[in-house]
Amino acid sequence: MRKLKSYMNQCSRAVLTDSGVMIKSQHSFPSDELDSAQEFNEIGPEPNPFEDETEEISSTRKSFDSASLISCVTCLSDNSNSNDENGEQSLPANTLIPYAKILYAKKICVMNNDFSPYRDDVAGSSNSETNAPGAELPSVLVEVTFAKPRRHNLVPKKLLLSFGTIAPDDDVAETLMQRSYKNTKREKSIMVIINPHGGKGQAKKLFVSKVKPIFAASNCLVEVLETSYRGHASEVAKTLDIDKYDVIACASGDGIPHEVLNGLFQRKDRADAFNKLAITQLPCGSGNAMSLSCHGTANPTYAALSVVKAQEVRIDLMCCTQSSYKTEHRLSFLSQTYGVIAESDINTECIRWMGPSRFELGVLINVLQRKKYPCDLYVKYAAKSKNALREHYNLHKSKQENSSDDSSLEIPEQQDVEEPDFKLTYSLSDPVPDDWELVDPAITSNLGIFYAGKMPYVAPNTKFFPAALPSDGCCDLVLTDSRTSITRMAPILLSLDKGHHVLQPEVVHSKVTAYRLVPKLKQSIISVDGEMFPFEPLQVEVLPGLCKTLSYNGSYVETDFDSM
Ligand SMILES: Nc1ncnc2c1ncn2[C@@H]1O[C@H](COP(=O)(O)OP(=O)(O)OP(=O)(O)O)[C@@H](O)[C@H]1O
Repeated sequence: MRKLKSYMNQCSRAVLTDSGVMIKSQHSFPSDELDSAQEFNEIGPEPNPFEDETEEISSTRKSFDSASLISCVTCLSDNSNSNDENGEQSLPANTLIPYAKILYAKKICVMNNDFSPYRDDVAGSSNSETNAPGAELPSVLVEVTFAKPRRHNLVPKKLLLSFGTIAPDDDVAETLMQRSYKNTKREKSIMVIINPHGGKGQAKKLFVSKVKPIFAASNCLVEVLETSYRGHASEVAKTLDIDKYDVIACASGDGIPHEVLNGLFQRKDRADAFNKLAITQLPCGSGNAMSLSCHGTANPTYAALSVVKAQEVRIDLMCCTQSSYKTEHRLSFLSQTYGVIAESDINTECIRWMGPSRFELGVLINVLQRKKYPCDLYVKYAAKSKNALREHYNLHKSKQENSSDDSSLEIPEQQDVEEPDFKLTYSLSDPVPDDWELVDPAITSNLGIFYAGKMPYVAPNTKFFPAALPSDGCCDLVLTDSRTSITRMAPILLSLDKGHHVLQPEVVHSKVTAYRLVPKLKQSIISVDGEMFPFEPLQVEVLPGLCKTLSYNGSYVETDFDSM
């Protein structure tokens, strides 16, 4: 009872606004009112599960994270002076909790405006002083749980709020939930696949301490599986009961989403699987490109909020064919690379302890050595020149914005895929089709970087594909010539964080729907989604809109390519 009283004493008056819940003022309950409130408390407040949370683990979040997800930074800053008795900071008047941050709302009880208990059975009775006719309408006490910024992370926090009502049966908690989950399903059923070796072996700890509390506070149904061997996630995806889940969340690097997609791809009911499930990443690995590109963050707490709140979006996948696995094509969601980038990614495994900077070091060494990676490259262009690419980008970007702007739809409809959507148009065993072009051999015989990608961020602060779009039916192709002088290559590499490298005249940047890469070295590396693939000719074809993922704004994170 003491706990209940102290909890109820933290109650604030609040109102719903267009963008969130506005705290109006604190209210203290006299203890006798609390005693009677208890009588009407059908769903009494549970002990706050977040009171005891003290653990903080160092964060990997980059500066742009907060800008992307905190829609009301000042109003939820940690600088408030008022402390409640749990040592938690209470929220001052005029604080706005944006709907984007509200995880859950639950009605506790209905009370009169003087906080005496509201009685339905006496309302309207002329004998009742408490609920006399014409008296003001009652307030509803609602327990609101929201994601509160604490240091570099988000933690769930519960508040007890009283809302004035427009009618005794006004369901404020339900209105609040509807506004907080406007474009997405609430209380999702999530299968979490953890790679315990992901990143620096921190994936499980990150999931338990950072992500799980946010999922729990959002009333998500969560099932957890840890991988025990390479390929395990793929096996799980091949057989899991798709009806049980809305989301597969990979607490890992990019390797587990790659496996999950390929496991689903091998199912007989793959169209149903890709229509039912959204595949997403909780950034717990060393390569977290999917989370950076879709959730706009490498911080697991912000990604968890995005998984709970983000809308489903269809993305294209790329289908790879090589002679080693001719009939069993493999899906790629992120990238394929040969040359400098591939060698830097795979050959620096031995310095994994360095974290993401191991990759940058590898690129630098290879570029300084001016290593070349000759090949033949045949391409089916969607936009060959930089001008054509910009036109393509603007067209598809505005199409996508128009479709996601349709606010009449509570959850925007997604086009389902069918079995024929998985079929390839081109075969590696056929001659190169007539409408494909051979890329200038002057470049390909001196190739430095070959990088084809579908998501804008490949690593933190590395916006390698700033013009990538979720479902424009293309992948972006970036090529460099190893003969480019070091004085020109240095600024190109230094502008990877802004994505300006693609504007440089020395960098080839195109949109393609398919390509065939025929390496001319005896030994080197082809890497697909960060995994080593057979070193042999590779043919790739984009399969439009095959997969559903979660993205907080219904697209990839903003890259500002339009204004470059
Ligand atoms: N239990 C396991 N034991 C060994 N390997 C595993 C296990 N679980 C997953 N793997 C493999 O580990 C690889 C890397 O996984 P993941 O992408 O999650 O981590 P990462 O830290 O980002 O690694 P990378 O830097 O290689 O991308 C995947 O290819 C996956 O098949």
